[in-house]
Amino acid sequence: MTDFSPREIVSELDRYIVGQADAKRAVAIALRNRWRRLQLDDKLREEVLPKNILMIGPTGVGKTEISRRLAKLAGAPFLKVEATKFTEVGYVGRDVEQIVRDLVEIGLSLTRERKRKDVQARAEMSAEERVLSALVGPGASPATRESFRKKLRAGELDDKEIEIEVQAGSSGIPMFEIPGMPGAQLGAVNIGDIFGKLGGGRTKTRRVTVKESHPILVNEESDKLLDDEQLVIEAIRSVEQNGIVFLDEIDKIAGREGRSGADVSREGVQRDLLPLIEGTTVNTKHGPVKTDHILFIASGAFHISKPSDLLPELQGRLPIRVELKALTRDDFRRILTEPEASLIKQYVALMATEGVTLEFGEDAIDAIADIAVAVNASVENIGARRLQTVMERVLDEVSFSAPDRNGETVKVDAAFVQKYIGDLAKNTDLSRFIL
Ligand SMILES: Nc1ncnc2c1ncn2[C@@H]1O[C@H](COP(=O)(O)OP(=O)(O)OP(=O)(O)O)[C@@H](O)[C@H]1O
Repeated sequence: MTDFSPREIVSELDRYIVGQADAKRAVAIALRNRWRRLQLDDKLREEVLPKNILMIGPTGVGKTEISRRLAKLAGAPFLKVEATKFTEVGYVGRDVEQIVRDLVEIGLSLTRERKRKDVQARAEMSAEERVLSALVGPGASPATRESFRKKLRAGELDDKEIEIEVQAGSSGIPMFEIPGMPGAQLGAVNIGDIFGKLGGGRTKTRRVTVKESHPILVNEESDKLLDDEQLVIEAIRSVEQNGIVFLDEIDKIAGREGRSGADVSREGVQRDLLPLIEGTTVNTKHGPVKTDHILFIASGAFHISKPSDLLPELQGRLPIRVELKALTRDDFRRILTEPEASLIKQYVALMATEGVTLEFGEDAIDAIADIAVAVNASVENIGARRLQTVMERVLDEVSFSAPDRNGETVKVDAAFVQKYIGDLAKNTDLSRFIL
């Protein structure tokens, strides 16, 4: 949980996402409200429910990206699901609860990562002992061990191969989930745990270099130091208090009963989602999880349906509406250059690994943005995702030949962009396949 103010949250998001000020503002307030809620006394705290958000806007304009970055900033478990997934054949009402189960798994790995850091120093020491035992064998004298320790710490043994005994992953017993009976997986997992414990956990021998062994052994040693029960408790708490679920394509399940069969099933999905958003308790294999305070961010283009086509109860649960605008040519220019890991920065860094220096002129950026706008208009508007296909095409030749061009500087200007893409962009039929 972060104690950033809304203004600080927005400026953090600005580092990665161009424009969309309203959406950034809305999520910043939502995050701050969680912090505020935690400052309240217990009684009042239970009363304060999150104000969920409905993001309305075309595809590829940053809806998911804003939500994902927000979650990262808050260290919150985050899950993206397509609402339409639940309209597929074979769908059973309670499948929506899987959302919460998946979120718990994500919460668990986040919490484990965080807690591993707490025990890192001790884990590093134990890992070092294990590497030394693998290097010198159990019978070696203390003096030999110490001299190897010195070399090890100096990095002199990094490339030496050793054999280490590692946990063979899960207990080896597959988990079954009986379709339509999500609770049924409980039994299988418990049996797995029992066998795992009886057998004392299976191990296998792996041959790795000293360097490769480091993260493996440190993770294993930290896991030994972690208290599993405490881990689960904290993970569930973080899901309940901080979890964020991004429900994409909610517009595709908008529609009310009384029309065709498809509408009925869409309404059914809304009805199934409703309890999750209103607050219910879902049984997971790690224990019950309350969904009352999970933040839901629903999103959709709403080209055909309108938010008012959603069930009234669902509309009421998504009180904050923000509209994201289609991206302009100027936005594309900024997306190419400004964000922390913008596409151009990524390509420059990737080519640098081959010793090739990429230099982008302003005119090249203009040309790429122009092409992205033109292809979005003539083929299909996929928003900023178009920049990726265009950039890949522009740099295809350099990417391929880079290993033979060590030491070269490649200047990418408007003429360069035209050369590799000019005709393609003009031909709508061709760009349908390539761009
Ligand atoms: N405003 C923006 N600033 C920077 N990058 C952006 C912006 N909008 C989109 N992108 C980039 O485009 C890609 C797609 O964006 P995103 O996943 O957020 O789309 P979306 O609006 O959620 O669409 P959909 O509903 O189809 O998933 C991402 O890689 C993202 O980084």
